[in-house]
Amino acid sequence: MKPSVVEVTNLHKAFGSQQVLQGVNWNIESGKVIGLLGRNGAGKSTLLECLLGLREADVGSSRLLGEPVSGLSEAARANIGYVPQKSELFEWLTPMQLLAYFKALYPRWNHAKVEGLMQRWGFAGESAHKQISKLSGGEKQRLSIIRALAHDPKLLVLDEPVASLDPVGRRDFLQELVSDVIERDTTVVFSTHILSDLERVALDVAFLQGGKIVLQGALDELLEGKNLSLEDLFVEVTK
Ligand SMILES: Nc1ncnc2c1ncn2[C@@H]1O[C@H](COP(=O)(O)OP(=O)(O)OP(=O)(O)O)[C@@H](O)[C@H]1O
Repeated sequence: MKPSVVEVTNLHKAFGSQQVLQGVNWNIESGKVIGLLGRNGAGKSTLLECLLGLREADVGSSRLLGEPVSGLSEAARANIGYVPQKSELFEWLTPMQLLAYFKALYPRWNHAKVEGLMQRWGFAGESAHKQISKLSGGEKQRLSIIRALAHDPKLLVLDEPVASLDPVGRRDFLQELVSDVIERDTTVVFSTHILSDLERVALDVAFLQGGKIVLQGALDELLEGKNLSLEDLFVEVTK
């Protein structure tokens, strides 16, 4: 069995009287690409934030790359990439300036990958030098993904990364993820509502429902012999 890159144990989180996470146990093995699914308000963002240590859980623990999230080493931090749902890019910079800024922060920076993605993902010309505040929602999202992939993280966590992307952008994104996983054994967790994308690539899925991960597995195995689509399964599991 491959080592766990994410190990979440008994995670609880409430906002006031609203119990959002109610004992999440979640192990993610190295090299997996997992789509995190759940209804609006199920707690996907909360779970991703808690497991990354960006939001304090009430109870429970999270380990990333074998280390407790409360005391991650610099080396482990440098191996994690995160794209939040609302990206907090430096809106006054241009994409080129933003990437130069982050390049200076990371010991490892894959210049060739960044160049290639900038060319292929619409930043070949003028838009690389436009103020980020003037980019479209999808362009900002693509830039956030490029930034998160640039330091070749071992663990990549993305909160609805494709929500603003057009179908071509979504396909490019998934292809990039899959090739990264195959080439470098990256582990990827991303929340999404776009089920058709998940059906196109052989991914794992995990369902968050009632504050817990209630079902997880390879999509083809979960659907095998059931004559169900992923949408049917989603409706069934999240009832
Ligand atoms: N800072 C906060 N204060 C109070 N309630 C919050 C806060 N953050 C989230 N919540 C509540 O927790 C619940 C889960 O929110 P969360 O954003 O994690 O859900 P989600 O599954 O990511 O939803 P969506 O699919 O709509 O993005 C929601 O009911 C939300 O209103």
